[in-house]
Amino acid sequence: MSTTPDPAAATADEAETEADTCYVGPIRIRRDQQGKTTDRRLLEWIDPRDAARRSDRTMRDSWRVLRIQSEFVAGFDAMSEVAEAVTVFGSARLHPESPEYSLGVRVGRALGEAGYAVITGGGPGAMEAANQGAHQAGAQSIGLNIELPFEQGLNPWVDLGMNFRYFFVRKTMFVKYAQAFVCLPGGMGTLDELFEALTLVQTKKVVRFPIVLVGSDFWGGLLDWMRDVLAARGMISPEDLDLLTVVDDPDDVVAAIEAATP
Ligand SMILES: C/C(=C\CNc1ncnc2c1ncn2[C@@H]1O[C@H](COP(=O)(O)O)[C@@H](O)[C@H]1O)CO
Repeated sequence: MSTTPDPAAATADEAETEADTCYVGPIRIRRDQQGKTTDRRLLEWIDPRDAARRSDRTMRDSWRVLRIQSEFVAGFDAMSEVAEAVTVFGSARLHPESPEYSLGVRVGRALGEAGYAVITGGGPGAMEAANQGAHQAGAQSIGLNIELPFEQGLNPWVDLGMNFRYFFVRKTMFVKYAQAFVCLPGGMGTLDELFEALTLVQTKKVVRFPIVLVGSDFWGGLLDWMRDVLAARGMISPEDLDLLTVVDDPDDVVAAIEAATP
């Protein structure tokens, strides 16, 4: 049996590889990677029994560190001039006609009028609402967007915006440049952001950091569960509940933040 490579077969292989490949600028992307976000490629499970893919992953991840580093640098640069600021989280799915959306606009406006820049995830729904309020108040309206599997621009009320590829880099910016978090009603993303903030405060990674939940009808059930289940079963301390302030009025959002400001 001949061991000489068959040139025709090699050409066919190359053709197949090229067909499976596209280029974005200088970056070559296999077709099966297209539509995958950077975060997804970072977190993707590789079968540890596949030695070739494991070694490929090692090489890619080493270079990835430089991209992560550059995203931190770009974020720090973009945010370096931000003065007093509050990060507002909330549902990406709020309809502009909904009462929660108009509450979000009023919260953004109240924060802006009180002199705070407003930082959001830069997307639609509650983020857009808070950015709108801040912009209309003449305050700095900041949107820190995230690369998603579908195309999404920054909402039109963002004055200073940035698109992040890595969730954890973006999350660092939300905390680092804000002195408080405000949560409007929201789903998984909002709950993730809320509980990350709570964990940072509980473990004293950040101090004097008020977390304000807007909408007692929306958040009341969660607080009841935290008290009746988490605290009652010793999973959190009863004092941990004091880390959260629930309000309904946008002016009370500002008051809660100011009460915690030294
Ligand atoms: C699902 C839709 C849009 C998604 N676009 C987002 N853009 C920016 N930031 C987002 C987006 N989705 C979630 N986030 C972050 O999580 C929070 C909202 O998540 P929830 O699950 O909707 O509560 C928000 O604070 C963002 O930081 C619809 O078009």
